[in-house]
Amino acid sequence: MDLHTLLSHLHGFKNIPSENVEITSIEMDSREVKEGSLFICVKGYTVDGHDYAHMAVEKGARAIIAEKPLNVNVPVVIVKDTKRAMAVLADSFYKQPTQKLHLIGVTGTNGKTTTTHLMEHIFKANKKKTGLIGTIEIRIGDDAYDVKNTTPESVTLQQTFHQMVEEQVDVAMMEVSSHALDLGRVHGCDFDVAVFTNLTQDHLDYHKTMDDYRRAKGLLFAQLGNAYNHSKPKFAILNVDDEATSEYIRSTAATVITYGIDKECDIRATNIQMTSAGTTFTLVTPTETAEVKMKLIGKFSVYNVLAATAACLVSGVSLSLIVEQLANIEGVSGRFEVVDEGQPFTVVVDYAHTPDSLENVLRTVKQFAKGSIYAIVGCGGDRDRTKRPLMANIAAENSTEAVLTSDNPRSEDPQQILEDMIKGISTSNYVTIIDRKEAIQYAINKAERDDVIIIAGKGHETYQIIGSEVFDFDDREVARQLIREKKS
Ligand SMILES: CC(=O)N[C@H]1[C@@H](OP(=O)(O)OP(=O)(O)OC[C@H]2O[C@@H](n3ccc(=O)[nH]c3=O)[C@H](O)[C@@H]2O)O[C@H](CO)[C@@H](O)[C@@H]1O[C@H](C)C(=O)N[C@@H](C)C(=O)N[C@H](CCC(=O)O)C(=O)O
Ligand SMILES: Nc1ncnc2c1ncn2[C@@H]1O[C@H](COP(=O)(O)OP(=O)(O)OP(=O)(O)O)[C@@H](O)[C@H]1O
Ligand SMILES: N[C@H](CCC[C@H](N)C(=O)O)C(=O)O
Ligand SMILES: [Mg+2]
Repeated sequence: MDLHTLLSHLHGFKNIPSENVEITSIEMDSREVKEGSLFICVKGYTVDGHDYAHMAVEKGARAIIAEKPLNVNVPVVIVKDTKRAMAVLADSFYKQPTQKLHLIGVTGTNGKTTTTHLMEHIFKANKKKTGLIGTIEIRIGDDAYDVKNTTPESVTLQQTFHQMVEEQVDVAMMEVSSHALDLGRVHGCDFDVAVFTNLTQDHLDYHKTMDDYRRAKGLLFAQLGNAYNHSKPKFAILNVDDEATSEYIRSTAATVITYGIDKECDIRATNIQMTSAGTTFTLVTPTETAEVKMKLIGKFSVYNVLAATAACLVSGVSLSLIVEQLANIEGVSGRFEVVDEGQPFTVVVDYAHTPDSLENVLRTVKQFAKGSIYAIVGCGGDRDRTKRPLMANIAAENSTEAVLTSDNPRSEDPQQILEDMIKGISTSNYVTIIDRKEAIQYAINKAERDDVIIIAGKGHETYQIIGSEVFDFDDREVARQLIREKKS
C-alpha cells in the first residue's frame, strides 16, 4: 500500500508529505524494521521510539510517523498521538480485518481468560473456526502463537486479525485489558459483542485510582457500535451484580444484555448447588430455561459461564448446545488446576493475583476442605503495591497457614515485597519463604490426608522473573516433582 493511500485513513489529517512511497510493513520497533517499512515512533515507559528513527531508516524504513520533526532523509509525518495513529494505520494496512470477523471482546479485572476459553470451546463445538487472543497465547484454529501482552499492540493485533481472516476464522474472541483500552491498542477494532466480567482492585500502579481504572474499562462499551459497520447488531453483555455496570449501560449505544446471580437480569443462574466435584444450576434466559451441570466450581465460575453463555447466545449458538458443552469442559490451564499424583492431599494451582480473585478461590476451597488449608501466595514486583497487604491478609484469614513467597519480583527486592505484604496481616498463621520452590516444598512436606494446598498467582506461567532474568518455573511441574519426592 502506498503512503498517501494509508494516510487518507487518518480522519481529517491534512499534513500529507508530497513524496509518496510504497509501504510493505508497519513497525513500532526499529529492531523489526525491514526494507519498505513505515516506522512509527512511540514514546514508551522505558525509552522513546523517536530516538530509534535513524536506526529504522538505516534498516530500510521508507517513511516515519512521529510526534515531532526528525532529521532523517525519508518523509516524516507528524501527528499528535502516534499510538492512536498507529492503530488506525494498522487497521487500514491490514484492510479492516475486524469488519470481516465476528469479534467478541472481554474486559474486567478477573475471569477474562476463563470466559474467552469457555467461549472458544463452545464455538468450536458449534463447528465454527475460532480465533483467540489473550494472556496464555494467541490461537487460530488449533495453532498456537506466543504472546507478550494479554492484549497486543495494535500492529500485532491487526496483523493477527488479518491472519484470522486469511485463515477463514468465523468468530474471534479476545481479552481486552484496561492498559490496552487506555493506550489505544484496540482503537478502531469493530467489536460486535463486548463482555464485562467484574471490576475490583488491580493495576493501581498504572491507573492511579479506581475511578480511572473503571473509566478505562468502560471505553470498550463506549467504542461498541461507534466503529464502521452500523448495520450489524452490537451487544454489551454486562454483569448486573457489579456496581460498574450501571455506568457502562449509560455509556453504550449497543443492545444491553445483563447476566448475574443476585439481581434480576436477562440471563440468570438460580438454584446453584456445589460440591467439590462440580456445580449444577438452573439457567434462565428471557425465552428458555435449562439445567446446567459442570465440573467447574466456585460462584465466580458461574459468573464466567453466564458471561460466556450470553456472548454465545447473541452470536447465534443454541442454548441446548451451550449446556451440552458446559458439561464436558475440564477447565482452563492454570485456573484451579489440580495436580494429582495420587497423593492423599489436594494441590491446586491457580492464577489468582488480585485480592478479589484470591478471596474467591480461597473461599471456594474453604467450602469443601476437610483438613488444613495452605495458601502459597506472592505479589508481583513492579506492579500495584497497594494490593500486597490486602492479598496477604486474605491469604492468612482464609487459610490454616499462609506461605508468603515470591511471584515475579522483577526489578524489586523480593524481601521488601514480602515486608509490604505482611503489613496487612494481624494474625500469626503465616511464614515467609522467599524461594518459591522452597515455599511449595514447605507446604507439601507439612500436608497430611485431606489437606488442601493452593499455589496462587502464576497459573499457566512457566517462568519466574527475578531482576531482569527469566528462570524456568512452572508451579505445576515443581509441585508434581515434590509430591513424587515426598511419596518416595
Ligand atoms: C506499561 C506497558 O504497557 N508497557 C508496554 C510498552 O513497553 P514500554 O512502554 O516500556 O516500551 P519501551 O521499551 O519504552 O519502547 C518504546 C518504543 O521504542 C521502541 N524501541 C525500543 C527499543 C529499540 O531498540 N527500538 C525501538 O524502536 C519500542 O518498540 C516501542 O515502540 O510497549 C511494549 C511493546 O508493545 C509492551 O510489550 C509493554 O508491555 C509490558 C511488557 C507490560 O508488562 N505491560 C503490562 C503492564 C500490560 O500491558 N499489561 C496488560 C494487562 C495484563 C492483564 O492484566 O492481563 C496487557 O494487556 O498485557
Ligand atoms: N469471575 C471471576 N471473579 C473473580 N475471580 C475470578 C473470576 N474468574 C476467575 N477468577 C480468579 O481469577 C484468576 C484469574 O482468572 P482469569 O485468568 O480468567 O482472569 P483474567 O481476567 O484473564 O486475568 P488477567 O488480567 O491476568 O489476564 C483465576 O485463577 C481465579 O482465581
Ligand atoms: N497480567 C498480570 C499478571 C500478573 C501475574 C503475576 N504472576 C505477576 O507477575 O504479578 C500483570 O502483568 O500484572
Ligand atoms: Mg487473562
